[in-house]
Amino acid sequence: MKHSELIKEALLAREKSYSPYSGFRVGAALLASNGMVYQGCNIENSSYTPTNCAERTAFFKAVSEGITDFEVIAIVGGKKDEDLDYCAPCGVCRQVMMEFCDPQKFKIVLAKSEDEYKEYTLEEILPLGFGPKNILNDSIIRK
Ligand SMILES: O=c1ccn([C@H]2C[C@H](O)[C@@H](CO)O2)c(=O)[nH]1
Ligand SMILES: [Zn+2]
Repeated sequence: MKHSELIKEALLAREKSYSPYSGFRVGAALLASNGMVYQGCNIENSSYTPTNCAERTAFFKAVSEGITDFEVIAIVGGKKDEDLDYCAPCGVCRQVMMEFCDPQKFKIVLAKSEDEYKEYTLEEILPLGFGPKNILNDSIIRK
């Protein structure tokens, strides 16, 4: 799948953003290894702390459907539809990515539009990351 197609899905996901408090609308589209795409938007809350980012919404939708192998996530965010800036995932979302993705292989695409984007590996945006490999023995099979 082309980055432009995944960005288009992230832009569609952004339209669902529930963000009455910040007005900062974020959309993500997560491509799984089986070809499925999981969209996510940020979901805010009047009590603020329960807020969920777009990236984690996409991951948790997929994992809750039994999907745990991923290739790339596209992210778009900003207050104004016509003037999006690059929106990098927060630390909590980077840590969730670390749980399921190979930091040297998984890609994060930050986009302003379908043809204006920057691409990183998870390792680039989360150096020295802590993950399952630090805890699980080889003998434990992660399901
Ligand atoms: O990468 C990001 C950064 C922020 N947000 C959300 C959280 C909150 O709803 C709003 C402002 O932080 O944007 C995301 O969903 N993803
Ligand atoms: Zn986040």
